[in-house]
Amino acid sequence: MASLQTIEIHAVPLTPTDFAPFGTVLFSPLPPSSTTPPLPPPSGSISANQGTALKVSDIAPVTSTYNASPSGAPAKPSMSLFSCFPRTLRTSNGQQIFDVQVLERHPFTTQTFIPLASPSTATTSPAGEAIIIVAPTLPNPPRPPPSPPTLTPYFPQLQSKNGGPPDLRNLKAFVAEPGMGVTYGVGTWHAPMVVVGQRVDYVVVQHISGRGEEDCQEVDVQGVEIVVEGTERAKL
Ligand SMILES: NC(=O)N[C@@H](O)C(=O)O
Repeated sequence: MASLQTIEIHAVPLTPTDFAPFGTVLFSPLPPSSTTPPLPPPSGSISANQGTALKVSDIAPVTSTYNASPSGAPAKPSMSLFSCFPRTLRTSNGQQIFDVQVLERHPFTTQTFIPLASPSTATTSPAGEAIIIVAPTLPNPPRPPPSPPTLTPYFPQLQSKNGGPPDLRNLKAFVAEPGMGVTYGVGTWHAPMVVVGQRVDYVVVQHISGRGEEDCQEVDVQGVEIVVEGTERAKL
């Protein structure tokens, strides 16, 4: 039971519709049992590779709005690898809890997490799942009085074209099944990736300029508990 100072959020299955305010879900349109490409290709897809593949184009945006950043510094596309190890969950009243400590956002870029195949240990124990934690953005707080001009561009804490701090009361937590990826929309507040069960390796695609807070902004969070246990699988 949550105390008065605590926000308790139950993680729910990740679906494209429920996640739409925050970004895009990446998943295969085909069931694991599918061994030949469906013919004719379902709506929204085409046959490719001499008929041996099904292609769905533009499954998620890859967006940069760095041209609107305070410094105007150019950004480049970046692909990195995040090997995410399982988080320690806390047990309380028989429930598995993840305590959110940090939220972050990339104010001028989408960020996509694409899971690679699970490690071979997944054959002996359940594959890793991700808890995708996101929050809407509150309006910008009032601007502080103007400060004397400096040589470096002024970048007020948590002020951006995409709004202000995260709205913790409307934070959401989603359970991504093994194999599902996500694209966080430009400036979407999210927790650093939370994986449970097994390690999950992700290819991460975004833009970067190398300008600290223009690439990533963080806020510390206290009193937000995510109830992980007992979540159901998504029906896609
Ligand atoms: N989301 C996540 O796990 N991490 C980042 O967004 C990052 O840029 O570090």
